[in-house]
Amino acid sequence: MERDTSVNLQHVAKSYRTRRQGLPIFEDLTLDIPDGDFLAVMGPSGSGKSTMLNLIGGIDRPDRGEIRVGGQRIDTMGEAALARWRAGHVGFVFQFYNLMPMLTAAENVELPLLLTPLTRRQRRERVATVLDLVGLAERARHRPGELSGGQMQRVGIARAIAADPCLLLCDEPTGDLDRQSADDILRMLGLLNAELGKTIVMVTHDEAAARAARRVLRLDKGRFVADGSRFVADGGRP
Ligand SMILES: Nc1ncnc2c1ncn2[C@@H]1O[C@H](COP(=O)(O)OP(=O)(O)OP(=O)(O)O)[C@@H](O)[C@H]1O
Repeated sequence: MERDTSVNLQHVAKSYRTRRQGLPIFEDLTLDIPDGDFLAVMGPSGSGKSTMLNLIGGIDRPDRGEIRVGGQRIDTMGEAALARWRAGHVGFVFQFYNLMPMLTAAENVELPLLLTPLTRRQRRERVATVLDLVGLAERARHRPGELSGGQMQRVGIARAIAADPCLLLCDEPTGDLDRQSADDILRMLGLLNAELGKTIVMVTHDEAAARAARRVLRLDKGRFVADGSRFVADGGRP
């Protein structure tokens, strides 16, 4: 798999159609995230943070503009190609974990691997490896209801990295956790970035979480406002 995971949004426009009218979220959003970055995106509720993650991850499509990951246009891919691309390139981590309650930790982690060509045996090996990586080897057979929030989020991270994606998109990954568990999760994301070279985009409301990132951008009303050490987004330049 190619390792260039730079993310590039060029003049992206996105609006949602409500019953009566369009709701514009972005009118002209441009953003460069270099390969290997750990970017935190902050901003008020409704400013478009999750929408931005969904666009980068190929869950949603822009109305206009171009989105490239690793130099590859994803906004023009067909549905099937996009689903294959997502399965191999992107891991998602959610605020409320999005684990299947009836499945064990190991089965939850195995789920995204069902979309890959790995054999059953390879899948099992991969699951054991990533559960070990997040320190949950002993909990492989536990269901989410038998785990703490921090442990559930570690399962969420194991699931996100199971297919060895180069890009991790995290939507408020510590939003449901106490400080100690949040710090554990942030340390883990930091290691995935520093040691395994994952490019990470993390949406957060938590200033402490944002400090774990290499840089911070703030979205407000669909535009980036200057912040952080390396300000490269020019979509909101005044
Ligand atoms: N599928 C959708 N259909 C219609 N409107 C939507 C849809 N998804 C999001 N929106 C609207 O788009 C705006 C931006 O939503 P988004 O979830 O991206 O914001 P956010 O910055 O992540 O907010 P929060 O911090 O509260 O999660 C909101 O006004 C939301 O109601």
